[in-house]
Amino acid sequence: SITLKHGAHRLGKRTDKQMQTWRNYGLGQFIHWGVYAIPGGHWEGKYYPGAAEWIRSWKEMPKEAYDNLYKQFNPEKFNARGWAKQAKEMGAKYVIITTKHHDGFCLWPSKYTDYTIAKSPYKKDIIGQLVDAYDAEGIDVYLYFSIIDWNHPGYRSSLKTEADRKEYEDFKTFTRNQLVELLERYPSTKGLWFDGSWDKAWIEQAEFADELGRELREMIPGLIIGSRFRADENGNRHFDTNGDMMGDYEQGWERKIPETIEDIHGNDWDCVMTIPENQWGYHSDWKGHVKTSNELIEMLVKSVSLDGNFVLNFGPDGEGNIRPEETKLAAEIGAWMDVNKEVVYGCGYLDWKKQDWGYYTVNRETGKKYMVVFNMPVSGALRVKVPDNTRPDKAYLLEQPESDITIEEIHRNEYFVHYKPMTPVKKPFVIVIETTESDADEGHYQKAKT
Ligand SMILES: C[C@@H]1N[C@@H](C(=O)NCc2ccccc2)[C@H](O)[C@@H]1O
Repeated sequence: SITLKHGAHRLGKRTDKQMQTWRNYGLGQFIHWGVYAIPGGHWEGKYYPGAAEWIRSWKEMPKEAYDNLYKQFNPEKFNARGWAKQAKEMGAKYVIITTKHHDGFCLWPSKYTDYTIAKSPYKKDIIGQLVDAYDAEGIDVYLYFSIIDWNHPGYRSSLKTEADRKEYEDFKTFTRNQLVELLERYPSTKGLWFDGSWDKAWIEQAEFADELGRELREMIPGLIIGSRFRADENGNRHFDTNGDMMGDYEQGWERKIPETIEDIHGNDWDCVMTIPENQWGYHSDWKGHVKTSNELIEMLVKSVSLDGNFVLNFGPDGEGNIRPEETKLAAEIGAWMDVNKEVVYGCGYLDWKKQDWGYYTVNRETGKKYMVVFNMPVSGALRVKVPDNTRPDKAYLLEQPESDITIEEIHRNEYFVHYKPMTPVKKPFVIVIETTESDADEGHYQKAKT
């Protein structure tokens, strides 16, 4: 590997308490809210086919019209306590809230621009209310911040002229000032979730961004910042020139989930996920497939089974309501979590061979092993392959600890866990499997000599 001044500053996972807490969250909530919720994916009767929070970039949206929408922003139904309560009931352990999206509108009364909530009819600090409400529910707060800022005069996606560079210096100072301001105003913040950092102009700022990250981490010791924040001096993002991840966890899994444990390269990671295909901000007319709670629960469990966190996005409307579809899904996920949360919280990857019926998770403290079943085989026989010197002794339903499920040895290190549900299975369910580490006697199952 080569020497880098602005590459990864740490190899391997962070082992401090704050990061261990992050690693054990399992489930998070993303909130995308801003003036884009007012048009909600439509303008003058026309339907916007893109992501609602990008509507300003739509050729049919006059920029001046969009940039004056904040003068109508007055979400009378906004109730931060209600949002935080719903997130608690869903089982979210942390929340990531958009402070400023690509359009540059600030949901907090920033003193570095007039394009903020303070200048809207609503006036009050939305970020402050949300931080207090989620803190009160015991849900850790992380702040989303977009480097892209279409409202700031100094913002550039690329630096072509000396004039660009001069303007961009003001933008860099403004960006730094806003981030320092956010951490000063909301010191209970546990981390920053950066977005909009793919522009060439920002990628050239390796030294500035590295120094800014250092300054922010000094303000809040243990602050957690992901891999999407900065590039190294060769323009490499997420992973530096040596292939080492920059930041505390990988932020590449946007609307996608790794397939195997090899895909995560030993790093912490989060998957941020939309309920429709690709809408983060409020769009009044979702098109295409809207994910069911079974799908979302599978994504959550798959993420945990591969040592990641799953962060589900909510896009409140222009009045401050969380839409009925999201409320229903939050309740269905919460009902499942009420019964099964122990397979998520504090759990991670178990190095047993993945089977078709679903996913294994293991509690990192206790070693308790879970089979989370999504696909019941017609035989009722759930195949389990164990490592050498491991013998499964007992299996029972998490929901009915007195249930004694038969385990049949079928090959060396291979078993069937026989389970025939009494009633039709409608939701994923969990079998706890207990093992003994033993020197397996070959018994009936000898490896063939070939
Ligand atoms: C978390 C999401 N990230 C923002 C985003 O723009 N993502 C990736 C993307 C980048 C370039 C064109 C389309 C989409 C979305 O607007 C959400 O905030």
